[in-house]
Amino acid sequence: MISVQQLSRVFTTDDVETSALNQINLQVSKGDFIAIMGPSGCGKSTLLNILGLLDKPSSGDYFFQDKRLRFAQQGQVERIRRQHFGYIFQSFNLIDSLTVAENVELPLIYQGVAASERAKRVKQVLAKTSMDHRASHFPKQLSGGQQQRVAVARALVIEPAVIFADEPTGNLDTRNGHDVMNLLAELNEQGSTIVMVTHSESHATYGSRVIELLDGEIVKETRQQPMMELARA
Ligand SMILES: Nc1ncnc2c1ncn2[C@@H]1O[C@H](COP(=O)(O)OP(=O)(O)OP(=O)(O)O)[C@@H](O)[C@H]1O
Repeated sequence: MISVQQLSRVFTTDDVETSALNQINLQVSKGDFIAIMGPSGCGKSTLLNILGLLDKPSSGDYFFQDKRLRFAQQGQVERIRRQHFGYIFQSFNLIDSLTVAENVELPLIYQGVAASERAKRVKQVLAKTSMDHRASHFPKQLSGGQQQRVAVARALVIEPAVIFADEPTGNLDTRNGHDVMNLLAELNEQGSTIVMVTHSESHATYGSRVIELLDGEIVKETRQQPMMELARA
């Protein structure tokens, strides 16, 4: 699905150069649930942002569905982002002045999907994320856990090839955090490909691959049976 080769990212500020990622090679395959872990500042968010096309590498190659991406062609990058990628952030990033249903509908409007189809799909994903009973509420009227479920619905509504989640449980208490993790695990079981940054070892157990970063390099990768499957076995 996504392959990056010899990927590096250097940030330059006031003549100070920070090497955030150094020669990363990684493949994201269909059905993966990847948990990216590592100490603060090791490059987790930078890697997620580049994989999700929210940032550009300083050097290296990026392939999406076997096609090499040219970062200079902004139109191509934006098209992939809009049509194929869903995003979930720590701070939910919902629009306060829009209802739950309107927030979830937004990516479909950007895609130019017809109104009747939009209504159908919004209804479907709100049911899937158990938020259909709150469709007319505004984000401020929801708990943190519910807001993150709406953000998951918004990521899901375009039926993305990959969902990128940066610390999706970072602003949630333990119970709501596990609730959102269970939802992501369920989506992965149904075929969604997920790449997630987490600080939590227990949340990393939901993934099928754990990638550990240190100083911008992958130092370890573990393949494991995801926790949901373990619970059922
Ligand atoms: N926009 C930027 N400008 C300059 N330096 C940056 C920028 N973004 C990140 N960095 C630096 O790159 C390195 C990696 O940052 P990154 O945010 O990817 O780490 P992280 O592992 O996600 O950290 P955390 O767990 O604390 O969120 C850090 O040294 C950081 O200071």
